[in-house]
Amino acid sequence: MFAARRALTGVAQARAFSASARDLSKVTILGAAGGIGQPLSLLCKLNPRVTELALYDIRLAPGVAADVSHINTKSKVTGYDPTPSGLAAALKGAEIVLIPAGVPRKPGMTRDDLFNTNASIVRDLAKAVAESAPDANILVISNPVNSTVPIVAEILKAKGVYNPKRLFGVTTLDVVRASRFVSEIKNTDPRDENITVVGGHSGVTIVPLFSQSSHPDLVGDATLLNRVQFGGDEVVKAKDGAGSATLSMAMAGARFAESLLKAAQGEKGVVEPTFVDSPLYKDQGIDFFASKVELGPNGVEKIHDVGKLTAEEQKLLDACLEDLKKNIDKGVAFVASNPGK
Ligand SMILES: NC(=O)c1ccc[n+]([C@@H]2O[C@H](COP(=O)([O-])OP(=O)(O)OC[C@H]3O[C@@H](n4cnc5c(N)ncnc54)[C@H](O)[C@@H]3O)[C@@H](O)[C@H]2O)c1
Ligand SMILES: O=C(O)C[C@H](O)C(=O)O
Repeated sequence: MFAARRALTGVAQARAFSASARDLSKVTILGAAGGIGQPLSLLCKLNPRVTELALYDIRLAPGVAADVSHINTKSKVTGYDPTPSGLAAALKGAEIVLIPAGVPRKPGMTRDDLFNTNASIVRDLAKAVAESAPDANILVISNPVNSTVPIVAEILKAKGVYNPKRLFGVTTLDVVRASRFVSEIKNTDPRDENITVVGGHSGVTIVPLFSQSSHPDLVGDATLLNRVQFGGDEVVKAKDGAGSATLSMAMAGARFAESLLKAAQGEKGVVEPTFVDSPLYKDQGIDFFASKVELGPNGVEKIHDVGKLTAEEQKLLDACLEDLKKNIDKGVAFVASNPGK
C-alpha cells in the first residue's frame, strides 16, 4: 500500500489526495432545523464535496434529514435525536461543524441582547464538539459572533483541544452584502466586486474598506457604510418579529464551508474573510479579529493584515476595536463564571 502510494507521481498523487480527502468530508450542522439550518442543509446536500451530512437540533432534525435525503446527490444524510448520544454521533468524524443554533433577533434588539440565551447554548455545544470532534473545523454562526467565538475558544482550551487554526466566526455575510450593495450603486456584477470587510460582526465592528476596492470613491458614502454595518437590522425590521437573515446567511455559510473543503482538498489561494484568533491586535488585548484569511488543509494558513487605510477608515477601525474588545472580554468572562457542567 505504502509502496504503491510512493509510486504515484504528480497529477496522480494530487488526485489520490483529493479523493481520500473527499472521502472524509462529513459536515455536521448543529441547529439544522432552524431558519438558517434548513436552507444550509439544503445547500450542503447540493455540494458534491460533502459526502456525509449530519443534522442535529433540539427539534425536528430527523424530519429535515428525511426531506433533504431525497435529493439525488450522492451524500448520505442522517438526522439525530436531541440526546447526548445523538449529538455525539452527529459530531463523530466531522471535518466541518457549522453552528447556527440559538435564537435570532427581533426588531429593537442588538445582537448583544441575544447573549444571555445563546452563550450557554454555544458553550454546551462547544463541549460536545471538544469531546466528539476535537479535530473539526468549527464555524460559529450563532450571535453575537464577537462573543460566541471566544466562548468556544475558552471551552476548547479548558478541554485541552484548542486549535486556533480551526475555529472561525462566520462573517461572510458582511462581505456578501457589501459586494451586493456596491454592485447596486455601480451597476456592476456583484461577483466582480471584492470588498474587504474587517473587524467583527455587529454594528460598528463591521468595517468595510472601500479604499481597497475598485471604487475608492465610495469611502465616505455614509448611506452605504450604514447599510453594510446595519444590513442585519434591515432584514430584522422587514421580517417584523419573525427572525433575522436566514436565506442569505445560509448562502454565506455554505460558501465558507465550500471554501474550507476546497482548501482541505489541496486548492491553493482560497481566501475568505473570517473572525479568527488573530495576531493583528493582540497587543491591544484583542485576541480575535476578522480579516482576509488564506485557508489550507490545516484550516487557517495565513492571516492578512488590514492593509493601507484612509484616515476615515482608521477612525472606523478605532471604533470597532473599542467595541470588539468589550464583546470578546464578555465571552471570556462568561465561561469563567459559568463553566457549565
Ligand atoms: N453570523 C451571521 O452572519 C448570522 C447571520 C444570521 C443569523 N445569525 C444567527 O444565527 C442564529 C440562528 O438564527 P436562525 O434564524 O436560524 O434561528 P432559528 O430560531 O430559526 O433557528 C435556530 C435553531 O437552533 C436550534 N437550537 C436551539 N438550541 C439548540 C441546541 N442547544 N442545540 C441544537 N440546536 C438548538 C433551534 O431549535 C432552532 O431550530 C441566531 O443567533 C442568529 O442571530 C448569524
Ligand atoms: O442581524 C442579525 O441579527 C443576524 C445576522 O447577524 C445578520 O447580520 O443578518
